[in-house]
Formats: sequence, structure tokens, C-alpha cells
Amino acid sequence: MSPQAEAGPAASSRPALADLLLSRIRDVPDYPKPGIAFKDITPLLADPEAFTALTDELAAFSLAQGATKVVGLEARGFILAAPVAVRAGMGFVPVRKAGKLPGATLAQAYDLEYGSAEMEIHAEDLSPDDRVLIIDDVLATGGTAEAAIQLIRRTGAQLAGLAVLMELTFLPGRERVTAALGEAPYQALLTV
Ligand SMILES: O=P(O)(O)OC[C@H]1O[C@H](OP(=O)(O)OP(=O)(O)O)[C@H](O)[C@@H]1O
Ligand SMILES: Nc1ncnc2[nH]cnc12
Repeated sequence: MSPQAEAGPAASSRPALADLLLSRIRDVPDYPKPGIAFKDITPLLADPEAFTALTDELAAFSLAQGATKVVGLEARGFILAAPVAVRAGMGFVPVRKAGKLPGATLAQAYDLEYGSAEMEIHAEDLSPDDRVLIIDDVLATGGTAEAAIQLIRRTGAQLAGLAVLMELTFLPGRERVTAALGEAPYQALLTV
């Protein structure tokens, strides 16, 4: 399945799920900076029906891709990815912002919609036999996800794909991550 075929169709093929998830995401204007329309997922997390439906959908995607590990991107990616890993029976590996992991790390610098940062992973948490699904809440410029893809490749593990709750289509994130993913699939449950 091509990355393009994976992107977006969840919203059209599962309209009830898409409507439920979308109804629980709040727009906050001018946060954290003027001009940014912030997508706040906390109402979705507070709703057990919506959070469970999201977890089940992402767990099914992880299993369908043959993943062995789920990687979550700090911080909102942790909240989504950890229950997916438990539901799918896979390990969870955090990608953290610089300086938070105590062991030997690989590091990757990146830019995002409203700033720049550096992320790290404990390379010892992944082996070449692992197939890694990366999970995050929002794909905006794609800078964060692209850096995570590069980081996973540098560990020597295989990429099972990238799944996000929501893609912001007015930014060129999809082109950026599908180029970085190569043959590995991309799934956005919602496109806004
Ligand atoms: O596509 P991009 O332009 O890179 O933006 C997307 C990233 O931005 C947000 O994370 P943020 O760094 O704000 O961290 P948080 O989850 O700790 O709030 C979001 O959770 C994604 O990880
Ligand atoms: N507009 C946005 N809303 C929420 N998270 C984001 N990460 C990057 N851009 C974002």
C-alpha cells in the first residue's frame, strides 16, 4: 500500500470515528504564539469513549503493519502511544526532548511549526529485528516526525510506519514525511 493511499482515508472510511475524534479536538487561537491555531486534544483524552476508540484504531494499525515496538514522541505522542503499545501487546519506546534520558542516546535536531528543538532516544531499546511504528498527535510542518524517522533509521531498526491523529493540510508536512518514510506507510486519522 502506498503512503498516499494510507493518508487521510480513515476520516472518509470511518466517518463515525472521524466525527467523534474531531468533535473532541478544540481550536485555541494564537497559542502558543500569535497566528498559531493550536489543536488541543485534552477534551479527547478526557472522554473515555473517544480515547478508547482512538487507541483501538491505532493498535489495529500497529498490528496490521507488523510492528514490534511503538515509539511515542514527547509529550503528547507519549499519551497516545503508550496505551496503543499495551493494547497491541508491543513494547513502548520514548523519543524525548534533549537531556531527559539517562542512558546512551542518539540525538537529532529539528524545527517545528513554532520553534526548534532536539530529540533523543535510547538506542539500546531497539534492535535490527524490531519494526517500529512512530505515533504522534499532530503533523504540522512534519519537522518533528521527520527527525523521529531519521532517528529510528539511525538505530538500525526497521520502520513499520508513522501514524498521527491529525494532519494539518495547510502545511507541507505530508510531503516531507512521506519522502522520509520511503516505502513505509503513513496514516493520518484526521486531515484538517
Ligand atoms: O509537524 P511539526 O511542525 O514538527 O509539529 C508537530 C509537533 O508539535 C507538537 O509537539 P511539541 O513539540 O509542541 O511538544 P509537546 O507534545 O510537548 O507539546 C506536536 O505534538 C508534534 O509533536
Ligand atoms: N497547530 C498545532 N496545534 C497543536 N500542535 C501542534 N504542533 C505543531 N503545530 C501544532
